[in-house]
Amino acid sequence: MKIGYLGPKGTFSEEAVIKYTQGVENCEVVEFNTIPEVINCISNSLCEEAVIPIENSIEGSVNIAVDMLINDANGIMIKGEMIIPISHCLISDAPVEFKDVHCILSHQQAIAQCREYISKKFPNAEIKATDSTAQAVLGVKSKPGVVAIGPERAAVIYGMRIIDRDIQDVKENYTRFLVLSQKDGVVTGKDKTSIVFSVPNVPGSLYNALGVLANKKINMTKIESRPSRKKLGEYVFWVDIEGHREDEIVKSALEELKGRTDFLKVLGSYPKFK
Ligand SMILES: O=C(O)C(=O)C[C@]1(C(=O)O)C=C[C@@H](O)C=C1
Repeated sequence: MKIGYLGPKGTFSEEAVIKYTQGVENCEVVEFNTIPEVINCISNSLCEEAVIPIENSIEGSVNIAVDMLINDANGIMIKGEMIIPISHCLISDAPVEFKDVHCILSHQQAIAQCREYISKKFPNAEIKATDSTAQAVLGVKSKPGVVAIGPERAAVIYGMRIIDRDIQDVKENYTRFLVLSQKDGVVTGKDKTSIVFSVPNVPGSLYNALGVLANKKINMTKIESRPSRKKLGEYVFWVDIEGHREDEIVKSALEELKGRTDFLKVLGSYPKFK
């Protein structure tokens, strides 16, 4: 089985994929350069599964991943989730003094997670976004005064120096990853289901939709709105609930929700991360 992830080697996504494939035999991991390419590897049948970052405890959603799953990723289902701790390092090729740093490279999620640190220590540095943190670490090679923000593992893999550690704005920092496939997970009894829907633009319609979950005592673990992309001020809601879409109670809630929404898509049911 082939599993796609955001490469190159040394990304946090690779850490997630290593954790996911521990003890799984006959799997091959395949690197892609961008998050959209990782998601598309399922629809292109290049891989059977893919691991993507979806949400971070400091910065919130990885919008490109959320939006693609809502709008573009037909036939792709969520079959798993996992959460890993994220510790960012400041990385350079050669020893460098903070005052000589003029450029910082990293993935935009990592930059956002270290915003206060960057503005305190490097108020005048240029900030350049890369497709991944490991890409940023590769980008500092032979570039005096250019530093990367990324995982310790990437610094070790590419033989770079760690200048500072644990530089994220909140020490306890976690990112949730999703496992995508053409099929979602089987019923385990400890599942979650992700759905997206839109409601008519009339008073009480969101309340009405969420009322279905409240009446059936289905616990909601997340709600997020994203622009519908059709009209300013129109939104699509991503909701995670406890239970599997094949559980009777969830099945009947989804049926009822259909009648109270303009559009409803089930993104998948999968075991809750412990
Ligand atoms: O660039 C990486 O190392 C990634 O795996 C991407 C990513 C993300 O997009 O959220 C993963 C975890 C961290 O939150 C920072 C970056």
